[in-house]
Amino acid sequence: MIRRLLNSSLTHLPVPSLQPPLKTQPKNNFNFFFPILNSTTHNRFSHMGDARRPSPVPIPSLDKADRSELLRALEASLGSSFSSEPLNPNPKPLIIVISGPSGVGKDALISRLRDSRPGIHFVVTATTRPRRPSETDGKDYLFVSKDEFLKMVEKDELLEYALVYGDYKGVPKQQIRDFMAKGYDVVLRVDIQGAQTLRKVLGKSAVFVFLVAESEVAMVERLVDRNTETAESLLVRIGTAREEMKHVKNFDYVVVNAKDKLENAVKLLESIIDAEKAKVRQRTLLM
Ligand SMILES: Nc1ncnc2c1ncn2[C@@H]1O[C@H](COP(=O)(O)OP(=O)(O)OP(=O)(O)O)[C@@H](O)[C@H]1O
Repeated sequence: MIRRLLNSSLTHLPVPSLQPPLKTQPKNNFNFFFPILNSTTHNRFSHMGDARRPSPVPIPSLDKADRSELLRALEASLGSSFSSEPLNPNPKPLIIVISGPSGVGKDALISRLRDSRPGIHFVVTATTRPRRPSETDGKDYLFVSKDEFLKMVEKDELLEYALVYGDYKGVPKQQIRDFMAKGYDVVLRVDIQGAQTLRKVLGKSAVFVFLVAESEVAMVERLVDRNTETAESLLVRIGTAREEMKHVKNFDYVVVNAKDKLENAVKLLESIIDAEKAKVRQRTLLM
């Protein structure tokens, strides 16, 4: 058994594997002798008596031996070879839900994240809202008719959906499954109503991030400057945003997107994702 143990781990060792006591050891690279002492081998051999104990394994002098020689000697001493398998296996794909009041900068944040993180799939939400000139079908949203949308609802193809400011918006399930199966993290951009529904559906299996402006006035200015709303819809959005701020407690993280500091918000969001990926207990998708 000893021979087998030593043979398996010492096959590449250069010279002195076994016997000579320290005093008679000729001058060479090996100036330490360690018995094989790890707990497994100790237990395995302790009942055998001295005659069958493994012989000491020489560890080469640290200043003279090359690294691979040293590693092989350490392996021999420990009775097992060092594994090159990753010590921290690949983290599980993550679902990140980004939400926040209207005009706070969700699209702007996601657009920056898209540039900096190629391993993320940004779920394309289906909507019945008319396309804005700057938007591309299939990239920004899946623009569908009301009939098409209601068919998706009927077939249970949406993870959540809602009527938002008179238009339907919904998250296609299959898209999430497909990308997570390929190892992608998935980002969902939903309004607060959608985030609440997703929390019920996904529970703790997703990370919920609430994006806010630094102040209410900053948020309103941003909405006004965007120049996409009528006076009426502005009033509705601002009123809703005030109510929505109360839901922050249902989220895992708050990210402040301060005026002209979008880059800081992106960095914070990236840190959140990195921290989540480093968690010992990873979230498991319930869907
Ligand atoms: N940190 C920032 N500083 C200044 N302007 C910003 C910042 N972040 C976003 N904006 C601008 O604010 C406006 C609103 O941003 P965006 O459309 O991303 O908001 P949103 O949360 O996606 O809104 P909605 O929910 O209504 O679609 C845009 O014109 C955007 O360029």
